[in-house]
Amino acid sequence: MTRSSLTTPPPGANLPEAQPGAPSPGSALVSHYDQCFACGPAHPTGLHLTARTPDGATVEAEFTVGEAHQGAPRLAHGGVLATAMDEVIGMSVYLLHKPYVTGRLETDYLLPVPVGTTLHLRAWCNGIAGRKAYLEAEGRIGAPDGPVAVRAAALFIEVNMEHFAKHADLAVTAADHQDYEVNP
Ligand SMILES: CCCCC/C=C\C/C=C\C/C=C\C/C=C\CCCC(=O)SCCNC(=O)CCNC(=O)[C@H](O)C(C)(C)COP(=O)(O)OP(=O)(O)OC[C@H]1O[C@@H](n2cnc3c(N)ncnc32)[C@H](O)[C@@H]1OP(=O)(O)O
Repeated sequence: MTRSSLTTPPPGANLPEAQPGAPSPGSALVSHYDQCFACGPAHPTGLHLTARTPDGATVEAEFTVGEAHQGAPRLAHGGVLATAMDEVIGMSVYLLHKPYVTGRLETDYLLPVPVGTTLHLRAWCNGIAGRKAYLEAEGRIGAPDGPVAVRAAALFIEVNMEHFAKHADLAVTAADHQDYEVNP
């Protein structure tokens, strides 16, 4: 992965520890919002990405590239692939058990991804320093050990629920995430 210093953990960053109440190994990670373009089951043309944590530390997910996801004819749009990487990395928030948002996302495109392909995604955290979480993901074609088509590195920033009160619909967010403290 070609990554900048902004998505590289600094010296002294710590690997995340298992959080009480976070999803246990083998758990499905459910959609955080029905209408999310990446994971919402109710989105008409979304990626309908489904995810789980095999080990309580990493996230695995799949999505199948559809007609609505094209850029070049019959190929996935790069922005759609970046969405998938953002989402599988974002699902790590469940494991960190705190609200985070994407601050920076860097993406390497290694192979074209044709319509009909199932992309197998995996994300993990390389370190946490203060409010900053340094995460990485890869997307493989056709199988969990298939050829790598996309890699991403991200900087996520911890926020409080006021972030969503100020910028989003807190009622919907809170209803979907009752295990988070809404009024810290
Ligand atoms: C979307 C989820 C909603 C639900 C959430 C609720 C519960 C969560 C539960 C489950 C969620 C599960 C799955 C979610 C899955 C996928 C979602 C994908 C994630 C997204 O799709 S999310 C949307 C896109 N995302 C944004 O909408 C962010 C817009 N943005 C801002 O809201 C602010 O910009 C913010 C908050 C990022 C920072 O603002 P701030 O005022 O709090 O803090 P500040 O600016 O001081 O930054 C603190 C330190 O981070 C450094 N820093 C900041 N940004 C940087 C950058 N870009 N590059 C390098 N360094 C950066 C600074 O340099 C400083 O560093 P230092 O401390 O060293 O000086």
